[in-house]
Amino acid sequence: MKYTIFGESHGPAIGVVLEGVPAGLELDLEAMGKDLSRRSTGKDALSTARKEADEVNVLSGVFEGRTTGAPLALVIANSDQHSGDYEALRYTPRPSHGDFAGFIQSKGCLDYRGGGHFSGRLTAPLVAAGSVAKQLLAEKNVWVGAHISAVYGITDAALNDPQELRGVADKPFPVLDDAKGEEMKKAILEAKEGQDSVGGSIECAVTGLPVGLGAPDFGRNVEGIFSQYLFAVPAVKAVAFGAGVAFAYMRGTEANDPFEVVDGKVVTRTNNAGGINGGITNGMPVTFEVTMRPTPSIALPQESVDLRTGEEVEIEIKGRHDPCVVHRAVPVIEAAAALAACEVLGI
Ligand SMILES: Cc1cc2nc3c(=O)[nH]c(=O)nc-3n(C[C@H](O)[C@H](O)[C@H](O)COP(=O)(O)O)c2cc1C
Ligand SMILES: C=C(O[C@@H]1CC(C(=O)O)=C[C@@H](OP(=O)(O)O)[C@H]1O)C(=O)O
Repeated sequence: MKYTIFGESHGPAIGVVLEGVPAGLELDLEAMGKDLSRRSTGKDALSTARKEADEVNVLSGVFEGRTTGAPLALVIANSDQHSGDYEALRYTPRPSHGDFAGFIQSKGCLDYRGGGHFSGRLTAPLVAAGSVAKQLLAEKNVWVGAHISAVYGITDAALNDPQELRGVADKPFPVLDDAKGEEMKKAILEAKEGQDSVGGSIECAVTGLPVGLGAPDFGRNVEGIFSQYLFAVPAVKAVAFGAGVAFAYMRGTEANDPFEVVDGKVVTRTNNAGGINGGITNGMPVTFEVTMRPTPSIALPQESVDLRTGEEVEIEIKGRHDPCVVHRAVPVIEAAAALAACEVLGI
C-alpha cells in the first residue's frame, strides 16, 4: 500500500488516498471513527479548543461495504478555522513550526493559515489510513497498541507486557498508571497557565509479526521502515527501538536477550532489542518509543524575523493551540506503526 495525505488545516478538507489496499476487506467505519475520536480536538483544557467533527467521507475504493482494490479516498471536512489568528504571522514565522522552512521551499506561496499542510490536523487522515492498516493486520493476528510513556519528565509505569496496552486505548488519557496520568495532566495545565507547552513520549508495541521479515540493508531494514513512517508525524523528533537510549548505560550482560524455548518455539526471555535483530524481525513484539517536542506555538512573546524587511521582530501567537501534543498523538503513532507493519509484511 502507498498513502498520500492531502489538504491544509484551513482549507475546505483534508484526506488520504490509499493505493494498493487488498480487495475484499469489510471496512469497519465504526472502528475508524473510534480511533479518530481518540485523536480529536476540543474535548478539554488539555487540548486545542478548535472543534472538528472528523467524520470520514469514503469517496472511492469501497463497494457494498468491501474494499474493491481501487484507490481508497477518505475525506474529512474542516469547519472551525479561525484564519484571522494567523494574519499577523504571515511574514514573521513562528519559531520551530514549519512556517519558515515552508515559506522558503514554497517560494513564498505557503498556505500559512493554521500551519497549512504542516499542521498536526493532517494526522486525522493518517489515523483513518492507520485504521485500514490495523484492520488488514488483524486478519494476520498482528496488533498495535501504545501509551503515553512520559510528559515533561513524568514517566508512566514501565510496560512489562504489550498485552497491558489492550485496556489503555479506551482511556481518555492513555496511560498505564492513572495516578501518573494525573501528574502529567497537571504539568500540561501548568505549562498552559504559563503560556508555554511541554513535550513527552509515546511507547508503542506491535505484536504478532512473524520472525524473518526485513533485511539488514538500506530500504528493507525494519527499524528504518518504521522510522520513515514515524518521523512523518509532526513533532516527532526521536525514535528508539527496544531499550533504545538506555543501551548507552548498559553492559552486554544486561542488554543481551537470552534465547529460550517456550511451547516448542524459540523466543527471547527479555526484549531489549525491540523485536529486531540485524534489521530483521525476530518474532518478539516490535517495541519502540517516540519523543515528541513541546508544541511550537506558545503564547509567550518570541523572537522572529520579518521576512519582507529582514528586521528582527518580537511576535505573539494568538489562537487555539495544544499545550501538549502527546496525549492526542497516541492513536497517530499507532496508525503510523500499523502502516509500517503493513509495509514490512508486504501488504
Ligand atoms: C496531534 C498533533 C497536534 C499538534 N498541535 C499543534 C498545535 O496546536 N500547535 C502547534 O504549534 N503545533 C502543533 N503540533 C506540532 C506541529 O504540527 C509540528 O511541530 C510542526 O508541524 C513542525 O514539525 P516538526 O515539529 O516535526 O518539525 C501538533 C502535532 C500533532 C501530531
Ligand atoms: C486542528 C487540529 O489541530 C491543530 C494543530 C495545529 C498545528 O499547528 O499543528 C494548530 C492548531 O490549529 P488551529 O490554530 O487552526 O486551531 C490545532 O488546533 C487537529 O489536530 O485536528
